[in-house]
This record gives sequence, structure tokens and C-alpha cells, in this order.
Amino acid sequence: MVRMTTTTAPPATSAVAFERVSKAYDGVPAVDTLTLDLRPGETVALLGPNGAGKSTTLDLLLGLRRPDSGTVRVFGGDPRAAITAGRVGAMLQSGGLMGEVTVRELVGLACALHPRPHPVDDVLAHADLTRIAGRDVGRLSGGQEQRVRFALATAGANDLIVLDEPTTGMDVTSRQAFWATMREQADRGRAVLFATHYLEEADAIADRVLVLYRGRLLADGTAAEIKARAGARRITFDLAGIDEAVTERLRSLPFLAGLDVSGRTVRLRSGDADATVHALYGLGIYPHNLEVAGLGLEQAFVAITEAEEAKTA
Ligand SMILES: Nc1ncnc2c1ncn2[C@@H]1O[C@H](COP(=O)(O)OP(=O)(O)OP(=O)(O)O)[C@@H](O)[C@H]1O
Repeated sequence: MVRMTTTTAPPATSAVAFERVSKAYDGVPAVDTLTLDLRPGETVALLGPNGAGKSTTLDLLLGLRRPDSGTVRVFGGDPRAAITAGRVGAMLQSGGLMGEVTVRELVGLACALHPRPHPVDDVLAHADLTRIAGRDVGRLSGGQEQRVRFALATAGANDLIVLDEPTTGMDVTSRQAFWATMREQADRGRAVLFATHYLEEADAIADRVLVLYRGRLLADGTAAEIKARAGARRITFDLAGIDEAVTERLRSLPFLAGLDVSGRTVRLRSGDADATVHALYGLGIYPHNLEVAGLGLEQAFVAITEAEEAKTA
């Protein structure tokens, strides 16, 4: 695992602490010796391809599944105790909503059941549901249903909010409004953990990004750190003559994360384009048609998982 931020042992105030947690289904590991901690006020994105173990991680965190080994602590204790105390709000993908009740009735029920409820009108307003509060839950669009799930997750004063792909089915405007509300929650000191397939959301919203792959934590850092780790800049240039000796010199460049030579064209990925290009000239290599381009988090993520696949192949 590549840990990009310097962390010490989780403080007693960790919102979530996983200590070498493993969970397998029929002998196939879904989560594999996972260690992580989340602090209050942090907004953390859980990224990973299909089957990486994101939903299993969230299920373990919510006490819906028990680990085969290792410990999961939420606010220093058992996840179920934290949930019973009303400290955790969750918005999961699975599970249907009751259809024969109105939006207001369903959200009202969630508020009534919460040990530290918010007023129903506030919860409806924050989730942008006021206009459709009288509608039957069974008649909502996918995006509206997501907003109802969000309302259920924020019915009371939670200290931790857990969201599994929360903006699936929402249009751009709802998505932006949703994340603005989520930011407010984090600014009030709540920890927010969300799994997403929208990598640009992780980049724009999360203070920290955890990259999961085959149940293991591949990278833990800011989106910028993860991009740098994967070689966030792409450098392309032509050389007059490329032989084995030149290729060997290219391999020695600092911050190099990838090298591809094809004909006269060289393509590099670098964690620090300035330093790499500077060193290129220092080696007496003079590029033509030099281009430097940025790599999005999506490509960075693909590069990290591909590198891991190559290692385990
Ligand atoms: N109930 C289950 N029984 C058997 N295998 C399961 C079960 N739930 C998940 N798995 C397997 O565990 C692995 C991790 O799945 P998980 O749903 O946690 O991943 P994910 O990252 O959430 O994927 P996705 O992005 O597709 O939702 C996968 O190989 C999956 O097939």
C-alpha cells in the first residue's frame, strides 16, 4: 500500500478505525487486511473498480457484516453501539424504500426514530424535497429517490455520514446541491465517507482519497498526491536518434512513473514534470515537439491499478 500522508496511530477520537480487517465470501477475500482511520470533519472518498470491496467495507463499518478477523471501531467502540446511539447516518444503494407513504411521512418516521432528530421541515429542505413532500415515495424518479435516501441519512445529528455512490441517478444540478449540503455537514465537524464511481467527484469533494483494489488499500492520500504517485503529468517528445543507451538514460530520469518509446516518439509519465524535463536536458538529451499534459484522477487511478495488476500477474 502506498501511504502518501504521514500518519501515526489513530487517535482516540477516530471516527472510524479498521485494524487489519479481513472478510471473505466462500474463501474469496473481499476485504484483505485493511487498516484505515477516519478523523472527524474529514471528507473521504472510497474509490475502486467493481468488486474492489467498497460495499463490503461500508457494510463492515455499519456492523451489517462481521469481519472474519481484525477489528472495526466506530467512535472507539462497536459499530452497532455507534448506530444505536444515533451517531451514524447511512445512505446505501441496496434496499427498497416503502412505497405507500408520502415523502414527508417517511422522512418524518426517520426523524421520529432518531435519538437526536432534526426538524422534519429542515431535513426536507436540505434534501430539496419540500416541493415533493406530499408525493408517494413509490412514484419518484431515480434521482428523487436518491434525495429521499439522503434525507433519511441526515434525519438527525450524526457524527459520521456514510454514502454508497450517493449521486447515482441525480442530474448535474441535484448533484452540485447534494455536495454543497455534504460540505456543510463536514464543516460542522462530521466525518463523511463516500464510495463513488465519479472520480471527478472524489477529486473535487474529498480531502482524502482511499483507493481500494481487490480488497486491499492501494493508496491513501489527497487526490493531488494520488495523481502525482501515478505520474500525473504526461510528457511527450521526439528524439532524432533513439538507441539502447538513450533509452537506458531515459529510465534514470527522476519522478518517472512510466516510459514508452515508439519509433522516434517518447512518452513519459512523471510525478514532477519540471524536474523530469530539467534532468532530460541535464543528460544531454534535447527533445523536439515537447508537450506536457495533465493526467486526471481517473487516469491516475487506472495507472495505479494497472501497476498493481502487473505486480500480481
Ligand atoms: N454477499 C456476497 N456473497 C458472495 N460474494 C460477495 C458478496 N458480496 C460481495 N461479494 C464479492 O466480494 C467482492 C467485493 O464486492 P463489493 O460489493 O464489496 O465490491 P464493490 O467495490 O462495492 O463493487 P461495486 O463497485 O461493483 O459495487 C466481489 O468479488 C464480490 O463478488
